Amino acid sequence: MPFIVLTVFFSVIHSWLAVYLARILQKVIDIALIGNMASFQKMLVLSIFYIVLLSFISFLYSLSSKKLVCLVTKGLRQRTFYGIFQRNAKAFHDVNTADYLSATTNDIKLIEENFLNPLLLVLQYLVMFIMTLKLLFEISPTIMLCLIGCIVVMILVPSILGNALQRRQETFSHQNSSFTQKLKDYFLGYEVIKSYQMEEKIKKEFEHENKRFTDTRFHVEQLLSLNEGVSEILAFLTQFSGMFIGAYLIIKGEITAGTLVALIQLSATFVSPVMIILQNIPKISGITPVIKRIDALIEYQEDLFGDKILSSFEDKINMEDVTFSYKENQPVLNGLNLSIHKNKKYAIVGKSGCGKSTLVKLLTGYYSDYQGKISYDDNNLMELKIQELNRMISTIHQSVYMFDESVRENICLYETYTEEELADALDKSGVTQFLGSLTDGISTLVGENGKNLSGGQKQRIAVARALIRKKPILILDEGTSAVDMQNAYDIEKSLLEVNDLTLITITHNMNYDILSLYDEILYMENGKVEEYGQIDELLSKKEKFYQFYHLKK
Ligand SMILES: Nc1ncnc2c1ncn2[C@@H]1O[C@H](COP(=O)(O)OP(=O)(O)OP(=O)(O)O)[C@@H](O)[C@H]1O
Repeated sequence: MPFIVLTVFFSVIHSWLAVYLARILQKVIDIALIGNMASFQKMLVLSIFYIVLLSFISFLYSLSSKKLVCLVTKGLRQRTFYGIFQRNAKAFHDVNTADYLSATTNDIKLIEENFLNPLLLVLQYLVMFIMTLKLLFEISPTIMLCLIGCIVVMILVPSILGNALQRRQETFSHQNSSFTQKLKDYFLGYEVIKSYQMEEKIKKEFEHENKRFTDTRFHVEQLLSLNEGVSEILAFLTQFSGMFIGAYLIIKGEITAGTLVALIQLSATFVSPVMIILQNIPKISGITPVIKRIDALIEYQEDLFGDKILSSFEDKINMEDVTFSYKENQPVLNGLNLSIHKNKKYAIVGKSGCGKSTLVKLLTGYYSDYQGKISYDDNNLMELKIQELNRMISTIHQSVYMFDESVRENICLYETYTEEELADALDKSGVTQFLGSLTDGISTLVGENGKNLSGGQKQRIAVARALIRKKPILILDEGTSAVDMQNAYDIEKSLLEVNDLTLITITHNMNYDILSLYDEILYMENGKVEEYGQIDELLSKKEKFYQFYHLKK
């Protein structure tokens, strides 16, 4: 706020001083023509002081306006970033991450260049225009009316170009994010591109994308140049009209030479604002689609779930007759029932694609458009605040994201834990076993997305990350798939030994020794839990799980 006030204040003062320069010129010429040396010397001193003051105010205006733009873009970036993280998991994944990157970088740059800077210019020159009108009216109302007539023609140009420019800006913004999306794909797909010799194809595709990107940008620039060119010609014409009418009035003896010079100066401060305003208005109106995009990210409101806070987990999670489909009429879960009791350990098994991960996503509030009922201790999931529910649940996925930090930071995630808590998590997760092989032990930097670690090491760090938080529910979605059999057994065994932990493991690993440690195995098929119980019970039934188990073996 203080910078808005300062910028507006300096803008007004600067414009006022720039316009009143005409009065100084008028006086200097008139004094020179009269031949009064004393007044001339006084005017010289005054003029020098005036110019110094004008330059100083111009500097202050430039400084405060730049600071204002920096603050606004910083705030916008921050609010966009917060808005993105406000999204629930589904809403977040519905949008490509390249769009988020593009919004927080390219789009905000576009807003700076095509909205904030032009808006400040328009404000500054609008003040200049109003001051000039006032002064022109004082000096010669006739010339003022003539100049206003010329301006009406100038105003028609941007109004014709504005809509076309808006459409082209929108296309450019979309092209910008699709280009970023492609680049992201190329860099993330580096390994695949190299091992399948796709470089030539990718280069061609890149050339095509790069051309499309440059062409759409040029489309926008074309219209901006047309707008600038036409406004410039009209501006010269207007200035010349002012000068010739002034000269005509001198011949008729109606004004002095000083007044003519003042009029010439005023026609400049009359035309420049109109030109600047007209050149910038299409830019400002053209940026509307980009502002709307950013606005949609900032203003995201999650209203699908409720606000009720689940402060502890005491009894059980229930799923009653739950049906869910990604595509209409193709249910992935179909009338599913199950109960997860506090501190019990569950293994969810079933063929690939039978809906195990989907079930876990529903449990953690990823999707709200399911039928049936999911409840935590008799609280309907739809009434709960998902952000708070996630304080109760840790989920470890098959692919683990690692920040480019040390092993310790990747486990603690910038929170403080005691050395005992850390040691306990390291032991139970099996991280201790490989810490010695790392150059700096727990302080070793893991590299971008943990590139210095193996898949299994990353998974063990993820387990430590979850364990140290001591949340009452832990979901392991194939969270030990990248570690060898012995290590998977050790990790799962230590998790199974944690008494005050409800464990839900999705696994493809049909190891009898591990599976027999679970309280219940939930076998899924046809979008339902078809069989459940301890491994020996299920095997002795010799039904669906039995067949699945032996097929896997
Ligand atoms: N975001 C999605 N959009 C559309 N379909 C999806 C989506 N996620 C999963 N599916 C489909 O839903 C079905 C169940 O997927 P899910 O990931 O839950 O299976 P899963 O049992 O965990 O499989 P796997 O054992 O291979 O990990 C699959 O047919 C899958 O193609």
